[in-house]
Formats: sequence, structure tokens, C-alpha cells
Amino acid sequence: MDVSKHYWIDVAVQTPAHSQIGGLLSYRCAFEVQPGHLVRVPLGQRELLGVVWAISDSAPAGMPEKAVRDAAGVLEGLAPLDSAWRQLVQFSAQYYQRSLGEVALSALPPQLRDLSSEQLARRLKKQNTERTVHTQTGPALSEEQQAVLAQMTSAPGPFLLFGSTGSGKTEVYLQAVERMLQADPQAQALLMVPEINLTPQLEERVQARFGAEAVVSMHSGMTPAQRLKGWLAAHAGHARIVLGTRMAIFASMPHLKLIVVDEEHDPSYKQQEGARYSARDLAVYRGKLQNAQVLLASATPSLESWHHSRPAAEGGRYLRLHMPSRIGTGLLPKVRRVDMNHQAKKAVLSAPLVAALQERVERGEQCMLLLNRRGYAPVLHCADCGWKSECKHCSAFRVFHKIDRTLRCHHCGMTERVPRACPACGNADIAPIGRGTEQLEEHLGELLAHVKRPDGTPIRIARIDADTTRLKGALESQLAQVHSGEVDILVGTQMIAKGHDFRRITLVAAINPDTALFSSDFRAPERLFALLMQAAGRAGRDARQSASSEMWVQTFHPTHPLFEALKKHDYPAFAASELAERTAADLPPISHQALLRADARSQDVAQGLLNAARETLEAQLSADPATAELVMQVSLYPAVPMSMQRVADVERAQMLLESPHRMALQKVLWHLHGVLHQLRSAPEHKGVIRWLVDVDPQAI
Ligand SMILES: Nc1ncnc2c1ncn2[C@@H]1O[C@H](COP(=O)(O)OP(=O)(O)OP(=O)(O)O)[C@@H](O)[C@H]1O
Ligand SMILES: [Zn+2]
Repeated sequence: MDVSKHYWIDVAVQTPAHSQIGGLLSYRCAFEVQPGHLVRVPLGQRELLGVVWAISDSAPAGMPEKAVRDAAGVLEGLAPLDSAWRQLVQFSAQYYQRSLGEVALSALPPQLRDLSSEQLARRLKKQNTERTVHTQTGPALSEEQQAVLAQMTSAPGPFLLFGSTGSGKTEVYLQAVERMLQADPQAQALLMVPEINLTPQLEERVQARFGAEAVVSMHSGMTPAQRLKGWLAAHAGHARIVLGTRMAIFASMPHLKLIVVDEEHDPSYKQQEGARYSARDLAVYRGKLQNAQVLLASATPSLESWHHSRPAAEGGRYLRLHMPSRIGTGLLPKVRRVDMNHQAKKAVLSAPLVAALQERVERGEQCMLLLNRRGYAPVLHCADCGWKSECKHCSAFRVFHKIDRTLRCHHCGMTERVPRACPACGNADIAPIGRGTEQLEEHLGELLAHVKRPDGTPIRIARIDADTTRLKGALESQLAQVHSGEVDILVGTQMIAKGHDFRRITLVAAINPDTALFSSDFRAPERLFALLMQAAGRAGRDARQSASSEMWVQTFHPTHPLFEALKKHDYPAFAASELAERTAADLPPISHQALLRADARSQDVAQGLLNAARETLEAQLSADPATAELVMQVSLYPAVPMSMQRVADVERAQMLLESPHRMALQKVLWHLHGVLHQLRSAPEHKGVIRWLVDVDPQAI
């Protein structure tokens, strides 16, 4: 490009979510840049960071040349983001209905925005060194592990690795990485995990295998400086392995050759604000873009991935790989159902479970109890007048936390001291209903107070949930206590069910899993099954004890098919029956869905906008022969209140869109975008606060 004259660039900048600018702004540019370069550009009174998207020799059409402002400068020393990265961002913006600029900028480490070229140069200098990989040899692989790796060399993928808990999936990832690094001296691998709480252990394992220098982490628990450092190392190709949560799918990795998505069924791969992307789905897309191998893995795959990995002859697109056996002679735990209909009324812990816990602790084994509700009790209640601890601002009850005697709303955060007497009638005798982890811990302590460990010391019970892990480092130290054997019984929410390689746990119990059996969300059974299988997978990981390990389920519905399948550890049977139901009801993965949500001061206004949008859209589409077919292909349902209807005084409503054709659904969403902008200024929609689109929503 001739620098003596200027030219024009289109730049992606962060613009407000619903601005119509769409995120690309035009500037005149007098210095040399390429697409993918980071530049500073003026917008109003501010100067913003942007990504150069396109370059042209002529001024933007329809704009007087003088009106185009000058780009301020380029961030020097930083190679442009490559075209695969830009295409990934562009696709995500389009598919998830957000502006390009928003997706592009939120994919970059926040600190980049504040750095001057000089500051950046200093950072780059500090770490501008090749990093060495030292590979330690792993254990000899099992036959199943070998077979899986062999299949990965002979087929392009994407792969779905369906492997039991403890079957050695992580070892497969590590050896796949090792092989890739050997084959290509520059290659990079992306290892994705659902939540930060799974990372510490895996991080150590990966670093131990490849050397700490070669590995960087990317997740939201890191400081801005750490994030920038890791990002720069990946972008420069120095970091060979990126280990991260969903955000890492947007890491700039020019030599990406392998993407692993561990626990691919986990809902936390779906972003729940801004661009509501699915990192798992984007992994498959990115793999295709960059010609990188993609391995999705789980003991309980999402029904989407299970469906995609049906035989190719039936239309499957992923190759399914299977590792049914646990490493060593390790067996999966025996599943025992306790029929709570035959237990003492209101008993939280059944008598046989209490006896089993005692026996295990006395033998020096560890147990784990799962209850998906934190706090002491979900509701406080006055038996005289019927008052309940509702939240003033949400359609939810405030939860009683005994430890600091507060009532806390888990949705808006509103916290108050527990009243001395009923706020409605003055009755001093208000009581908790139901149980949370805090109460379970207390109750267990009372029931087992007399129990001693083999060395004669008293039993130790610990709890891990969002309340006990608020402080930085708290989770790590609590997990370390479990690993070291200081804790005999661990009580917790689903946080403790996933991924941890606890070696001494021999009994896991789900205290009250029934509610999910009758949820209005069609994915609830899938989630419950995955959670229970994961939880069961924490027991008997040490082959010496696996034969006597057990998973207990306390339920009022012991013959429910879900528990029958769980008893047999039979995910394929469960998946087949769920898929049959989904097919009959035309639900995902057979059909595709999107949700349009509106927030407003009143439910009427929220629903009003959605219903008006639907009517206007249908009328517009039908009137034009080019789009009339879309109305037939996509069903738009009437607006309804969301199941959590009110949060922090905001009323929420949603409209479901459904179609067997993904493209048709996408087209309708783009039209809908226009319609909403037309409608927004009408007086009857004045109370609307915002709307948002969720493509492939994870919760209905
Ligand atoms: N080939 C092998 N030889 C010996 N030990 C192995 C082998 N592969 C894995 N292991 C060990 O077996 C245990 C379970 O393996 P790993 O954590 O990889 O399983 P996983 O399938 O990822 O488990 P989960 O899904 O339950 O988290 C680990 O302690 C691991 O070190
Ligand atoms: Zn609230």
C-alpha cells in the first residue's frame, strides 16, 4: 500500500448493544495497516481500540470525504489477528445476533484497551521468547485409549469421545497433544474445561506433562494483567497449550491444530449474557476454519452431540469413539435407590444411608453428599398468618442463611437480617421450611457426632458451595483438605460433583434429586442424569476400593426410568428414550430454537413488544413473495412470562421461535432485528428496558 497517500479502513469497535451502527466504522488512515491490526480510532470525544476489518482505496460510499475522521494510530509490535480469527468472530456475531464490534472487542483481553504502544512494546519485550516444551512421558495407555488415539489419526473428525468417568479421557487429551506437538513444531492446542473450579488440578497435570512455560490459562478468575500476558503468548504462538473456559474459544492461536472440549455437555459452555454463544459449537466451527482436529468428550454427552454422532449412514457428522471401562480394574459404583416413601416422614437422611455413612467413616473412607440448594433453608415461614420470606423485587423466596442470620435473595442479592418476629403478624415463632446445604451439614454433624475415625479422632464434615468459596483461594484449600483425607464427609452443591479426581471417596449420595424430574424445562432430565452420572463417577476412583463403592439416590420415585438407566450406568439407553421423546415433540436437537426476551417495568409491556414484533414480522414476511416461505418454516409462539418472571423489579417475558431449518430461523431473526428497531419508538412500547436474542437457548 502506498503510504504517501491515505486510504480508508473499516474498523470493528465496541458499540452499545443495540446501536444500529453494527460495529464497523469507517476511518481515513495515513499509516500502514492490514486487516486484523489493532488501531486506535476516535468516536465522539473518546478514543477507542478497534480491529481493522477491511481496507479500501476509495472513500466509503454515501459519506462526504471530509466527514470521515482519521484513525489515530496502530498498536505497534502486534501481529494482525489472522483471517480465521476474524471469520470466527464474524460468524459468531451473525449467528448469535450481536454486533461484530461487540464480539470482536469482548474476545480481546480488556487490558489491551488501556495500553499505549510504548507500554505494549515493554510487555512484548519481556515475554518475547520462544517457550520450550518438555514432554514427560505419560503412563502406558490402556487398549481403549490406544484405540481412540488410533482412530483420531485415521479420520478427520470432529470426534465425540464417549468415555466413562475415570476411563482416562484426560490422558487421551494429553497424549493427543503430545503427538500433535511432535508432528508439528509450531502447533498449538486448545483444551477447554467448563468451570474454573475444575482447572487447578488439570492445570497442574498439564504443566507437569509439558512444562509450565508451554501452558497458559484463560478464564475469568484471572487478573487483567495475567489475562493479557496469556493472550499475548498465545497470539505470538509461544504458548503451545491454552487451557481455558468458554472464553478461550476466541483466543488468538495462529497455529491451532487441536481443540479438546472436556465435559462437552456442560451448560457453562453457553455464555449467558452479551453474545450468547456456545463455545462447544464454536469449537466445531473453528476446527473446520483452521483445519484443527476437534475432540468433544463426556461420560454423558449432550443429546445434541450424541445425535450428531449417530452413524454416518443415518446422517451423523461426528465420529463417536468409545471408552467404556474404568482404568485398572476399577468398576463403576453400584447404584442404590432409597425409597423415601418408606422412611420416617420429613427425614432428610434415610436411616440406611446414615448407617452406611457411619460405617464408611469408621473404616477410614470418604463420603460425599449432594444437595442442589445452598443456604440453610429455601424459605422462612410463619405458620400463623402464612407469611413467607418472599423477595420484594423478584418472583422468588429469599433463602435463610443461618450462619449470619440473613435472608438473601439468590437472584438480586437483596440481603436483610432475619426478622425477630413475623413481619406480617408479629408471631415470634417463624420457622424454616425445606433444607439447604448449610442445614444438611449441621444435621449430619448432630446425627454422626459420636462417630470416630479409625485413629479415634472425631469425624470431620466439610461443606463446599458458592457460600463457602466466595474468597479467593478458598475452593482450592477446601479441595486440598478433601484430597489429603482431612475430611470424612463432604457436603455440597453440584460444584463438587464434577471432574475432581478424589481418590478416597467410596460413597456418593444424592439427597433430594426429585425436583428435576418434573421441571417444565425439557432439558432438566438430561441435566439430572449427567449430574448423577458425574457424581457417581467421583466414587471408587481408586481401583482398590471401586468394588465396594456406591452411589445412593434418595427418591420418592425409585422406579422412574431415569433412575433405572442410572442404575445400569446406561447412558445410551437414557439418550435413546430422551431422543425419542424429543423427536415426538419436535424439540432440539431435532428442531432448532431461539428465544426473544423482553425486559420491562410491567409484564404487559414486555409481552406487548414481543407480540407486536411477532405480528408485524409475520405480516411483513408474508407480504413479500421472497420471504413468504419463512412464515411456514418458522413457528413463532405467543409471548409468555419467563419462569423467573421478575428479577430486581424488572418484569421478563419471552417468545419462542422454532424451526426444523437452521437457516430459516437465522433469516427470521435478522428480520426480527429490524422490526424491533421499528417498534421500539412507538409510545405503547415505552416501558421496554431491553430485549435480547438467545440462539440455541439452554434453558426455556
Ligand atoms: N493408561 C493409564 N494408566 C494408568 N493410569 C491411568 C491411565 N490413564 C489414566 N490413568 C489415571 O486414571 C485416573 C482417571 O483418569 P482421568 O482423570 O484421565 O479420567 P477421566 O475419564 O478424565 O475422568 P472423569 O471424566 O471422571 O473426570 C487418573 O488418576 C489418571 O492418572
Ligand atoms: Zn430478589
